[in-house]
Amino acid sequence: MGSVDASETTVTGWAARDATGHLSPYRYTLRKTGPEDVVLKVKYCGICHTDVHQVKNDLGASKYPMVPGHEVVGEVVEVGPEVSKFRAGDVVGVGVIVGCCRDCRPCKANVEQYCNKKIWSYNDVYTDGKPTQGGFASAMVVDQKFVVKIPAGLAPEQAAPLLCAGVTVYSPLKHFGLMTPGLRGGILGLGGVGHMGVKVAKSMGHRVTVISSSNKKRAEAMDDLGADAYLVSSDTDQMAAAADSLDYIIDTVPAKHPLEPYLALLKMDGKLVLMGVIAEPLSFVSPMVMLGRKTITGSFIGSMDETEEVLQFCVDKGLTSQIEVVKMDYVNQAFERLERNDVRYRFVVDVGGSNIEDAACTCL
Ligand SMILES: NC(=O)C1=CN([C@@H]2O[C@H](COP(=O)(O)OP(=O)(O)OC[C@H]3O[C@@H](n4cnc5c(N)ncnc54)[C@H](OP(=O)(O)O)[C@@H]3O)[C@@H](O)[C@H]2O)C=CC1
Ligand SMILES: O=C/C=C/c1ccc(O)c(O)c1
Ligand SMILES: [Zn+2]
Ligand SMILES: [Zn+2]
Repeated sequence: MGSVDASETTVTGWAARDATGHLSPYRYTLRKTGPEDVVLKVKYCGICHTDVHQVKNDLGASKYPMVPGHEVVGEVVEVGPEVSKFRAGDVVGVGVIVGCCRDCRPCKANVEQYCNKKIWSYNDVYTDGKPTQGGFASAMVVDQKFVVKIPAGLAPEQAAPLLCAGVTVYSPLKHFGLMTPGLRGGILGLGGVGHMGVKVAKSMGHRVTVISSSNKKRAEAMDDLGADAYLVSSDTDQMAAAADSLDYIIDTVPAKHPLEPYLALLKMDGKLVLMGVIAEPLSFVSPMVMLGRKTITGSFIGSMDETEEVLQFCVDKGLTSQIEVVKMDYVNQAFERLERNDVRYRFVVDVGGSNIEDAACTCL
């Protein structure tokens, strides 16, 4: 961490300044540690496609300077006086959400990710009026409710993608009653979220079909990730042969795409679970869902409870994420490669090993 005075700590993050999405060093202050706050020194942070959407203002609501990063693993360096769950030295994780109202129906049901007053870990405003900034930074201050312990047996860099990609696939499988062994699942889009989908679904005993935009990932999907079948979405013969065969599809495509070819793959009562953040309308004709009582639904990350659960699930099942670890000064190339579908399957930035406090900085 950087300089410390009586109240505030100055840190360095890598921020986008505009919708080009280019990240560069940026100095800013963390809030004073509150009674329930945990201060963590960031070790690793994964790069999710949502970070690309956000830095490039794909959703039209981006505020700059923006330090992205919401798959954050760090070491606790300080805790507020009312923090009971953590102490200095613990290895912990932070994901997409750092605040919620604690009073609404989702909050009371412990699905705080659906709180309308949730606070995002970056590109949002905290209760003190300061912008929130994410994990591509030397340190973060986070309320203990939104911090999870990384269990023993999970390497910190391996844990990072579980904090978004991992819980994002685990949560709908659990919520929609899709954990039963023997189910036939489809994973549409084999990227960061999709590859965790294959691994988690296989560990639940499902027969998993990857549906991809190309043949390029076939061997890796079958041999390394353990998928049972592989379809190329543009191959109409393959798609027709697989009609009416899947109980669910986890759709991770991050861009506008037709839904009907995938609805056709579902059995009666099958579910298409939308994950991709797409700011354009998607379309389908109603018989595609009526004739088969199919469901199109969506799901948003997972709760804090589910985040703890998926971490332990991965330890218990011996699951790891497949990652490419890079240093902070490679982050712009990593974002570009992610955008052009050139990563197997998640970049994780070694923030702690990148000496980011020493970088030449612009603006405070
Ligand atoms: N709902 C939620 O809570 C969450 C949502 N997301 C969102 O999910 C989406 C996926 O995230 P992530 O896995 O990190 O992204 P990745 O870029 O890692 O993976 C997306 C995959 O989709 C396929 N794909 C990419 N572009 C296209 C395209 N234009 N048409 C068809 N297929 C395409 C590619 O797989 P292939 O080569 O196999 O075709 C690619 O690997 C993003 O929109 C992200 O914002 C992410 C996390 C949580
Ligand atoms: O990667 C995690 C966040 C996903 C997300 C889902 C939906 C939405 O509108 C977002 O802005 C982000
Ligand atoms: Zn994410
Ligand atoms: Zn709430």
